[in-house]
Amino acid sequence: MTTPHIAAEQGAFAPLCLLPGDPLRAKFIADNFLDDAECVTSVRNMFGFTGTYKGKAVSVMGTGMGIPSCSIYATELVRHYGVKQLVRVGSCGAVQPQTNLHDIILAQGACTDSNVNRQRFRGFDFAAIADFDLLRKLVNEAERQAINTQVGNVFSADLFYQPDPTVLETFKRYGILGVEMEAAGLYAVAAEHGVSALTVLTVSDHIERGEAMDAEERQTGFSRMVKLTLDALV
Ligand SMILES: O=P(O)(O)O[C@H]1O[C@H](CO)[C@@H](O)[C@H]1O
Ligand SMILES: O=c1cc[nH]c(=O)[nH]1
Repeated sequence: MTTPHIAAEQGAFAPLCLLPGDPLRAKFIADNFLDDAECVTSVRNMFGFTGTYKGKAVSVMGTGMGIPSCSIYATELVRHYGVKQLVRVGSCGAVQPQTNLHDIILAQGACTDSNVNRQRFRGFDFAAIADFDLLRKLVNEAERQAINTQVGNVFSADLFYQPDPTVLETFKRYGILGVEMEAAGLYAVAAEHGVSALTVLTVSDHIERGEAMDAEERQTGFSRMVKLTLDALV
């Protein structure tokens, strides 16, 4: 049985699924990091692939942008395809002055201006946190490979184009490391279904300084994050 948004055979996904926002990043990851990768779904051009990394099955699938889109794919992957580890590999805008382009952020927690988690959680504020075991594995592997990471809170925004730029001052004061658009929703989907989730982010731009990666830099920077994630979790 397929789902409204994923047309794959039962058993087509591995228990570990990497989740970039961009479906073409999913293809890039499948082409460059997985052996014997096969495209298992392409509904709406939201590509999903399964292959192996160091002999172990791994899947990768795009989620689209924003919590609603990401939540659809994460929910269907868990409910219908048995995915147990949802690991977002995304990009974010940096908030803190000491953070630079290419830095890797591990989203220990995710604040949000989205209302979706309140809808799930009876109107209460849900503390959207990463799975500790996945987080610990990333931290340990990064230390082993001497890759610097920043671990802490991110902000999952509904709006990419913030109408009130002064919100950045609040983010800065509260120690938010990066702004992206999915982690808080992904963590709540995982909690609802009793599976594990983590968000690993590469800093693609610095919001205050107006710096941004060019196309080639994006690919190189994301590759470092993807390799680290796969080495840590496979
Ligand atoms: O690069 P991805 O994973 O898509 O992540 C970030 O980029 C998109 C916005 O450009 C949002 O999805 C945001 O979370
Ligand atoms: O969601 C995002 C992604 C990159 N940079 C941002 O400012 N926001």
